[in-house]
Amino acid sequence: MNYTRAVLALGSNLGARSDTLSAAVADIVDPPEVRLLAISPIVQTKAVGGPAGQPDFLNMVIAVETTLTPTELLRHCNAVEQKHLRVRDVRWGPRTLDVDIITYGELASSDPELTLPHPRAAGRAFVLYPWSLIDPAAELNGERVGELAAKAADFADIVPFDGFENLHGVAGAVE
Ligand SMILES: Nc1ncnc2c1ncn2[C@@H]1O[C@H](COP(=O)(O)OP(=O)(O)OP(=O)(O)O)[C@@H](O)[C@H]1O
Ligand SMILES: Nc1nc2c(c(=O)[nH]1)N=C(CO)CN2
Repeated sequence: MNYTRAVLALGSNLGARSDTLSAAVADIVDPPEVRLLAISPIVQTKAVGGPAGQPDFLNMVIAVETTLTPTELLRHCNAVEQKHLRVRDVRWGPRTLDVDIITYGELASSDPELTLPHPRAAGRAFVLYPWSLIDPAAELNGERVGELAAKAADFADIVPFDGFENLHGVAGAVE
């Protein structure tokens, strides 16, 4: 079996964010076709783009190896989003779970259904920074992801997530 290494970015800014991310990682690597290689710490980040006043995100990155094709992997990630009640309405709006494919091996694709590497990853510290923690040697557009992270506008707003989910003030949480 030929396994391809893929990097996936997860984000959540509604509901029990850290529980959702943990459950989503388990769901992503549940089928035998997807094996977990590395898992980043969770970071808390300010929402980039979208409506003003959104709750902060929790973001993380995982590396997997998979026998799924790129399209199959996208469908699988979409199914995991659906399971966690992802609702798509406002572009870049709040969501319980977002799973993006950042890289799939060395594949480059400009297909709008699946653009690889992810077209906005190189400017997003909320993706690049956690990625750099699990793979410091990784490069995007010929540059180390940690260096790209430090140059990204949202880098200064990233804080570690201490694991305690304070649900007060997180939209969708039971008060
Ligand atoms: N690398 C990729 N990973 C995930 N989805 C992708 C990718 N490239 C293209 N897409 C397409 O993007 C569409 C919109 O995705 P989605 O609604 O998750 O966007 P978003 O997460 O709000 O914004 P962004 O794409 O900026 O992260 C999906 O239906 C998918 O087909
Ligand atoms: N901080 C942060 N901002 C975002 C995020 C995200 O995951 N984290 N995802 C987006 C669309 O994918 C748009 N903006």
